[in-house]
Amino acid sequence: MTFIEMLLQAQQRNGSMLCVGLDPEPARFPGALQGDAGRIYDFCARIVDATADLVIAFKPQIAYFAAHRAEDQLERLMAHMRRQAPQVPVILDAKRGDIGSTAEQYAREAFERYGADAVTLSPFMGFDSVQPYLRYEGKGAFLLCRTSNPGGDDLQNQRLASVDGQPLLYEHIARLAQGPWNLNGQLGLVVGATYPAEIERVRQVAAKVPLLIPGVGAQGGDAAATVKAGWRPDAPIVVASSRAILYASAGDDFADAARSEALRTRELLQSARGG
Ligand SMILES: O=c1ccn([C@@H]2O[C@H](COP(=O)(O)O)[C@@H](O)[C@H]2O)c(=O)[nH]1
Repeated sequence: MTFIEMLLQAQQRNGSMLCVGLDPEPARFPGALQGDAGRIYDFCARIVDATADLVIAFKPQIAYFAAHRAEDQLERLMAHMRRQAPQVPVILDAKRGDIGSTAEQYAREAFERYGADAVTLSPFMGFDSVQPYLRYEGKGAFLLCRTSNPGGDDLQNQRLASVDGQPLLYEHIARLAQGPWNLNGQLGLVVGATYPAEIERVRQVAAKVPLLIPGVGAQGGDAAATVKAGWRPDAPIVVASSRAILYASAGDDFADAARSEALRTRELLQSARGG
């Protein structure tokens, strides 16, 4: 099954566009886990178990593991998700981008070492930096397009005088992902929930590709506006929230609190699409 088929199936099965982001920060862990980088796997596995029936995808962010020399725990977590929630696709948030030969190694890391179903990529270095990921049949890749952070303006909102119609850079990336770069049909785009007008613009240019939309929750993005701008029946949106769910409680009830917050967010998103 391809990544997009997995997304559509999980969306249907769990009635959800919500993606739980796995950004473990030991300093914010509750109770007995507090400050213990050796318990990253335990913390994340509890969150996965508490929310697996509520989500369209999980999104571990690799930096939160690598910073604590916890890649082995990420490997265990990937295996845990595969075992406990095989129907839920996993997007490895790595934002890689490098020359082709190095990109081949990053693709191998994401898809072979970690067994991810999709990965996030920076398109800044051009098509040959993306191509090695497309050789993995059925695997997905989300290109950074209009990111959720304020600094995204610095480059992404610049006009490209050399391209037909002089699009903004992010509009051009959306066109490439919808068209000429989408060799395996599994490309998607990252667009921040903090910029719903740009999500709408991206949808005008790239109606068919899946969108990964971080920025609801801790970054204050508008969940309802996001869904209105991005949701299409045939092109899934994956709305990611990390800290608001992971740290919904600082107590031993953290997994229950994460589930309640995930339920609340899922309902908010579902009701914005009208069903
Ligand atoms: O434009 C982007 C691209 C990626 N991210 C990542 O998503 C999560 C957001 O975490 P929250 O706690 O829900 O704010 C984090 O892993 C970022 O690296 C993003 O925020 N914006």
